Amino acid sequence: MRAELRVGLACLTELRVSSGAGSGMCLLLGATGVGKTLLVKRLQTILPSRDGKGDLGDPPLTRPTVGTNLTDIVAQKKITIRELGGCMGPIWSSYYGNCHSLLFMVDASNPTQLSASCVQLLGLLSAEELAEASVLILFNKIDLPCYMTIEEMKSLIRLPDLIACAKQNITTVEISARKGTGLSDVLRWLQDTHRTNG
Ligand SMILES: Nc1nc2c(ncn2[C@@H]2O[C@H](COP(=O)(O)OP(=O)(O)OP(=O)(O)O)[C@@H](O)[C@H]2O)c(=O)[nH]1
Ligand SMILES: [Mg+2]
Repeated sequence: MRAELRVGLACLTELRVSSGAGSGMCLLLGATGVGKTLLVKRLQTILPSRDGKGDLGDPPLTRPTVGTNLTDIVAQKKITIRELGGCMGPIWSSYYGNCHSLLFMVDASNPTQLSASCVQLLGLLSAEELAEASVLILFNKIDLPCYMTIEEMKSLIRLPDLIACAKQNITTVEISARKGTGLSDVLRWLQDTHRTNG
């Protein structure tokens, strides 16, 4: 076996072993570049009371997440957010266990990615291990212009039907991790969900 392949497999094994890290676990998933890392960085810095209205300043630089990022958010209680890079899609399912909530992010400025995101979402909603998880679908990058409205995108992927049929409790929110819009709603959802759940 080639050395690089051995190292790669060792990393995957280690990631799988560390995947069941206690209660209060929230999984953050979505395609590459939708804005997951920036969201986590922003959540760490905003105060719940700011209501997303203050100037958050220039967004910090992010790099594609190759692997997983664990971040603790202390909002009344500790919630651990595990972001998995979009490029980790083939092994996302290794992390479904022990997850109390799921943040699924969609790039609202990029309708061409929508069908791929919809397929990912359907896979998540049908996973047995995620049947009990509360789900928040985040339409991110609403600060950018787009030829399609979010209502049109929801309708295109038949989101109302998905929500009606899914086992999970599903909520949606429109945000801009860049500008800070809607981030207080995300924090509030995390607090409410993990108050009863984790
Ligand atoms: N305009 C705008 N840009 C954003 C927003 N959120 C994230 N970005 C930018 O989108 C790019 C990708 O963001 P990341 O947070 O690295 O994306 P990611 O989902 O973590 O990507 P992977 O780790 O590769 O899966 C960065 O340049 C961000 O600054 C947003 O709300 N508005
Ligand atoms: Mg990332």
